[in-house]
Order: sequence, then C-alpha cells, then structure tokens
Amino acid sequence: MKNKKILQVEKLSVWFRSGECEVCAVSDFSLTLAEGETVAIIGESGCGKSVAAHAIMRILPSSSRIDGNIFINDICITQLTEEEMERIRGDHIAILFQSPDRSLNPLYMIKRQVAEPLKIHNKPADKQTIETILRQAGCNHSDIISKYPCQCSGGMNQRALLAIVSGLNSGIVIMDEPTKGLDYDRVKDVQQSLEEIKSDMRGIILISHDISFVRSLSTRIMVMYAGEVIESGLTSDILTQPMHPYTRSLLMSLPEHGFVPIPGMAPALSEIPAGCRFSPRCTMSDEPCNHFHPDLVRYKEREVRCHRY
Ligand SMILES: Nc1ncnc2c1ncn2[C@@H]1O[C@H](COP(=O)(O)OP(=O)(O)OP(=O)(O)O)[C@@H](O)[C@H]1O
Ligand code: NI
Repeated sequence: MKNKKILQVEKLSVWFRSGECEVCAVSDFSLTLAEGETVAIIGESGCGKSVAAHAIMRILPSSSRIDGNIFINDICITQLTEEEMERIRGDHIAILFQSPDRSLNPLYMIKRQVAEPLKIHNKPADKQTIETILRQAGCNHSDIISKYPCQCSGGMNQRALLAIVSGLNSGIVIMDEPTKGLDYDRVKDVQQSLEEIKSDMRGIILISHDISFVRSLSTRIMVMYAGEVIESGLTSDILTQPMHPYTRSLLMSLPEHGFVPIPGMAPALSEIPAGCRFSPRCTMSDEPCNHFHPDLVRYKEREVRCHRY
C-alpha cells in the first residue's frame, strides 16, 4: 500500500502587487508529500522556493494573492481563518526559516525559545523535556540552555532552531536552507542532527542550494526555474540522469562538476519570456522553445517541462 499523503499542493500560483501591476512569483506549482518522504526543492536564487513554502504556511504578506489548493493532512487550508491556521501551524506543520539569526529572539535564552512554542501548543515544557529536545537535535552542551543566541555559534543556533521545530512534533516540517552560511563541519553537524530526528517527522520539505546535503537526505527532488517546476523525480534519477537542460546546467555549475557557470541570468518577474522560461539561456533551444510555453509532462516517476521530450 502506498504511504498516506500528508501534504498536497495543487496548481499553486502566487502574485505580488507591485504599484499598479502584479508579478507572478510562483506559477502552477504542485507537490505531493507522502508519509516518510523528504522532498527537496532546488533552483537558483529568486526562483520561488521560499515563496512557495510561505504560501503553504499561509504567511505571505498582504500584498500577495494566491490561487490553487493546499491540503495539510487532508485539511484544505486555503479558506481557513487566521485563528484556525494558528492551530495548523505547530500542530500539523512547522517551518525552519531561512535566516536563523532573524528567527531567534535575541533577548530570550535558548530554553525560553524552545519552551514558548511548546506552551502555546499545550505540550510539556519543563526543564528536562527541553534538555531532551535540545540533545536530540544535537545540542549536547548542557549550558546552551542558559545562553542567548549571540553567545552561540551559527551552527549551534541552527540546531536550537531544529530543536524548536522538532519539539513541536508537528509531523510535516519545511526547512528553508538549514545549512546556509555554515562551514563544512557545521553542515555535517546539522546533517547528522537532521538524520537523527528525521525518523520522528512524518515528512520534510527541504529547500537547499547544497546538493550534497540534498543527495544524502531527500527521496525526491523538484527543480524550480523562474517561478515554476521544470523537472521533478527521484533524487538519484535527477542527480545522475537530469533530463531538463536547466537541471543539467545547474549540476554542471557545482564545484564537483567543474564550476561551469550557466550563461546569462534568470528573467525578472516582470519580464518572463512567453515561450520556455529557460530558452534565452538554453544552449539547446529551438524555434518552438522561444514561442510556446512547455507543459510539465510525466514520464513514470519523472516530470519534465521541455519541448525536447
Ligand atoms: N513580499 C514580496 N513582494 C514582492 N516580491 C517578492 C516578495 N517576496 C518574494 N518576492 C519575489 O519573489 C521571487 C521569489 O522569491 P523567493 O524568496 O521565493 O526566492 P528563493 O527561490 O527562495 O531564493 P533564495 O534561494 O535566494 O532564497 C523573487 O523574485 C522575489 O524578489
Ligand atoms: Ni529562499
């Protein structure tokens, strides 16, 4: 029997008002997360990864508008009130934000940062529970509990955040760049902490630029370009046999593949090409690529948005 679907996003689009106009930051984004899965979202800066994550959490600014449906544990959240949504956040789904420095309150000790969300969600928040949660997330120094974020290293703060999120036991966790700005050893620490707590979580959405991190933790990968998914599939298939020219270029730009840069830049949201969004940078683009926007086509476990297939 297939594992239960715990998160379903159907044809999500997000627009931001910009003066008199609107720009579309995410279009036609669909995702299914089943129990036990870790789905990674990769793509260059500005392609819409965080906006999609914030739409799922319903924490986008009021200058935004969304279309599509989002189901969290079979609950359609798009029409819920903010009060109802507050229960969904924490009880059903949690997010680890992109910037740990901005996510932790500089005026609270780590123990209070872990305790407050637990209390809000009516969970035990005694000293022993907090110590256990921190230890499980890899914070092994017992004195971290009485430290302020400015007294901890970046890696330690990141693991404290991991502890806050895992302590809520919300099942689905979105991790937005959990290794950003960390050096190699700290990345390995966070990876180890994540592997340890992964089994307690029902499903993870992992947003990252760090492909080796994604390779070791994810079951599937979704590749985004200029606001849309251009390829998705099993992690090993995407990394060893990329089909979309953009995925191939992205992998070639990694240090382990020779650092070959992708020519040009991703389009501004106000200047999205009419045809394939990658065509102005694609070495394989042909006439139809410039004029017709390709659909996302499914091939068994893989989905690709390219006229060549
Ligand atoms: N509040 C906002 N108002 C207007 N545009 C926004 C807003 N938030 C994000 N955007 C735009 O939406 C696009 C997608 O941004 P997003 O933060 O999702 O990128 P990302 O893929 O997460 O990039 P990174 O890897 O740098 O975190 C960008 O062009 C960004 O400028
Ligand atoms: Ni982001």
